[in-house]
Amino acid sequence: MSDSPYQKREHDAKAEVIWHQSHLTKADRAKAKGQTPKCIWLTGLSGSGKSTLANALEVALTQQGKHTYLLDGDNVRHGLNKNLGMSDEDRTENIRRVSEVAKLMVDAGLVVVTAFISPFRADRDAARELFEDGEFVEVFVDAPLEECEKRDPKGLYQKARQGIIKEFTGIDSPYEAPEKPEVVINTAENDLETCVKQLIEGIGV
Ligand SMILES: Nc1ncnc2c1ncn2[C@@H]1O[C@H](COP(=O)(O)OS(=O)(=O)O)[C@@H](OP(=O)(O)O)[C@H]1O
Ligand SMILES: Nc1ncnc2c1ncn2[C@@H]1O[C@H](COP(=O)(O)OP(=O)(O)O)[C@@H](O)[C@H]1O
Repeated sequence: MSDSPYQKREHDAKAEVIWHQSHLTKADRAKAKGQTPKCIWLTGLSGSGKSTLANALEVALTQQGKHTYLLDGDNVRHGLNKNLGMSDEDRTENIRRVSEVAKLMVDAGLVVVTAFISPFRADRDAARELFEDGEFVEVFVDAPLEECEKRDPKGLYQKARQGIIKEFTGIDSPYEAPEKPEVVINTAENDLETCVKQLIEGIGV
């Protein structure tokens, strides 16, 4: 299989770009912040509750004095990834870039919370590979498609059913549920308050 344009540029650049070792390490930065950096990776269908939970989690962590940052799919797609669509290839590139950004933020000593559908298992596994053991915490925000479609907070499922939006996750684009996530939050069975509590307990930050 031939290289994608992204892979080709990566190969071209690699030959002449040399890694510079910084004077401070991740451990130094983490110590200065008094915390253990982590990447809390939320994955789930559109409308499953990723953004709602990620925001609540970030507020709770900040109240505990943690230094955090939230990376959310909708927002990142307005800036860094605004040239990407919803094809399988673009979703893979979206997750690749976001996971590299999350890695930089973890290197900066932050507790990073990400909220992306991240539908492909291989892409989430590749993201995990960027981190040290225990740094990457995969959270499956679990709600059945019927429930997400009933919620339809942005009216997107309705548009997908009408054929106005193509390649919509769960309708005409696949979602591969995690097989061994560190945490599962069932947002159809539990109310928001319970889910936030379970999430905070589950991630062990
Ligand atoms: N075709 C299609 N399928 C799924 N979602 C769509 C689509 N088109 C637009 N949207 C909106 O984009 C948000 C998903 O972006 P992500 O970056 O999280 O997607 S992915 O991880 O690359 O699959 C997603 O946000 P959430 O609803 O918060 O999940 C939608 O608001
Ligand atoms: N237990 C729950 N946890 C999270 N969201 C919930 C829960 N119960 C109902 N909701 C609602 O479901 C919707 C989820 O939307 P959102 O957080 O934008 O999902 P996503 O980011 O996965 O697309 C919101 O309207 C939220 O109020």
